[in-house]
Amino acid sequence: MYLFSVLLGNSKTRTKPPLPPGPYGLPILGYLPFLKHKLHHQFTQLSHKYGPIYRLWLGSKLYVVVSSPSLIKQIVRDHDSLFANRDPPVSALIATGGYDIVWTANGPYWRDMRKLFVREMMSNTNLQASNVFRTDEVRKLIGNLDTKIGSPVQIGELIFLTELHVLTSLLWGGEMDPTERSRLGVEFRLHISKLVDLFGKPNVSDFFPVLAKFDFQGIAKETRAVVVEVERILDCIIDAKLKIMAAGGAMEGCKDFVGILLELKDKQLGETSTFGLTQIKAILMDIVAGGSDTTATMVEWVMTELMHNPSIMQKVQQEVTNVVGANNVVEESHASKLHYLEAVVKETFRLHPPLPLLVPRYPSESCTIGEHTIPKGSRVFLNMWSIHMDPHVWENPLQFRPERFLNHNSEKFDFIGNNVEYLPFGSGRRVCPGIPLAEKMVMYLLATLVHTYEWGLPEGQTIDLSEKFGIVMRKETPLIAVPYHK
Ligand code: HEM
Repeated sequence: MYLFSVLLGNSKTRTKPPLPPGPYGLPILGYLPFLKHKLHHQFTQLSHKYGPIYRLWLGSKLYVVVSSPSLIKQIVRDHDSLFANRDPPVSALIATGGYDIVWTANGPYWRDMRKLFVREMMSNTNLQASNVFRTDEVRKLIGNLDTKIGSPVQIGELIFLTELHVLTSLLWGGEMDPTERSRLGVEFRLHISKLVDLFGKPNVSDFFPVLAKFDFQGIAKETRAVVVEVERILDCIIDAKLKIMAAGGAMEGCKDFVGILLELKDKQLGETSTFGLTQIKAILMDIVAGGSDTTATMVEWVMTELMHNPSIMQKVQQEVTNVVGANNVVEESHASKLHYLEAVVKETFRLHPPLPLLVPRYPSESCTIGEHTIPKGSRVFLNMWSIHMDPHVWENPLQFRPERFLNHNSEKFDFIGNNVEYLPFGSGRRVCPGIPLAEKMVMYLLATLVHTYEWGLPEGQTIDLSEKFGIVMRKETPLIAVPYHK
């Protein structure tokens, strides 16, 4: 009888593939005490020992780390829907209440909100109409830098504020009083950076959910305090917006997201939930947090690499001058002709992927990947950093060589996740929906910075290329550079 069922392939007698291999840890704590600061480096080293898929027990939770293109393809393509879930850290759950886009599980609410964001904010029509905001903010940045010629400036901070203003103009329109907007922007920056840090901070409550009520590290308390501040700012903005809407004001041709969300307010979503201010604030927080730090970090990394490689900087400057003209101002529309700059940006995204482990996935069912079972409910890290550094995938991966993205390779490695060897924005259903805006802003800002100024380092300083691991991988030390007139 047994032989019969084996021959017929009876599923009841077929054993499941084993769990992935992995290092042993301590009782109860698992591998937690052995985690190091640069998790992406450590995860890559462990993959050399345990293979491209391995497991780690961290506290009471099982983590699976995947670091080969073929296995990642199985996750983000073949089993995309199953892995399109998230398991938000306690801090993200407190901040968003489970009503945002980044951290919400795959379900009708997430799908509706993501669709709304992509259709209303990231459509070609809306992005074209909102070009005016971006131009305005980039010109203001230049106005600001013109007053700082010969003095050190912190590039990431300036770009963060510019991106924040672009995002907030897109979200709630450009009608706010500029002084008030600037003041709120500076405050907002502090709170949003803090939130992003809190989302990425290892938290005992996440590893041992039964201990969450004790909040040993005070992360939940700190998150609640930041959220109060963020909500205060969002309340001011929503109130101002409601007044403008009541007076019949809106930007022609360019919809702002808060207006659209407020129109949805009080509508029934599904059978039980209503779309209200809580949901609106969660989504706004999400977009500002997801869009500002990432863009600023990337522009800072590209400028760092350019200053570290003066011959590449010269080539970029030459290209921008040829396309734009020495005495003209860069426009967003020039970007499509700046192929070398685009290759430089892509190479920087490869060497310094802003989210080295993407955002962890959470399978809704147990699933076989390669020859191993990934159990339902485990957290899955896709270690893109290790693939971007893999000598089997990239020739001399540690070298900064933009040429690898030129010619036909420019299309081969896109941002939308078609090629699993290169995923700076993720792939599949959860791929970053902000790509069209991120791409425009990164190119426009960089072309403007290198076309308008020569850049130097403050006396006695050298370029530091070290990374600081976090959910967004910033530079260990911020880039301080000095702009000079050309
Ligand atoms: C250089 C800039 C950016 C980078 C590198 C980046 C990268 C990413 C990555 C890696 C993910 C996770 C993908 C995955 O899980 O597979 C993501 C998700 C997301 N990003 Fe971006 N992003 C950038 C800019 C933006 C901008 C400008 C916005 C909004 C205006 C945005 C909004 C979002 C949102 C809402 C999600 C969550 C999507 C979901 O879970 O369904 N991002 N981003």
